[in-house]
Amino acid sequence: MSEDPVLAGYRQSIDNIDAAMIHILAERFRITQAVGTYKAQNKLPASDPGREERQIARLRSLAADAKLDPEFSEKFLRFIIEEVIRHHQKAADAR
Ligand SMILES: C=C(O[C@@H]1C=C(C(=O)O)C=C[C@H]1O)C(=O)O
Repeated sequence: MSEDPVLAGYRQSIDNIDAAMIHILAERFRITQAVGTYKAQNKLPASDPGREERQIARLRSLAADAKLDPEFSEKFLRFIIEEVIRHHQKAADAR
């Protein structure tokens, strides 16, 4: 059975957006990797809660302006930051 062309058009767009998100995330992790190496070399703490809270406040405000759920946006950012801190901790432990 051939796919519904309207649904297929929407899905094409979703596929493009998903690909862009993967590239953006890859770029973010590429730079946070460099931050983790720098912190490990300079014996800086893996996490910076003050910086995180400022980022979350900024993201929540951007989300509200963009009509995206701020709660969801905060959860999403915290999920990513948690993974970054795990990487930073690993880089510090490897020294
Ligand atoms: C990237 C950093 O390290 C950690 C990860 C953060 C992030 O992923 O945005 C923010 C703060 C830190 O807890 C940093 O200190 O800037």
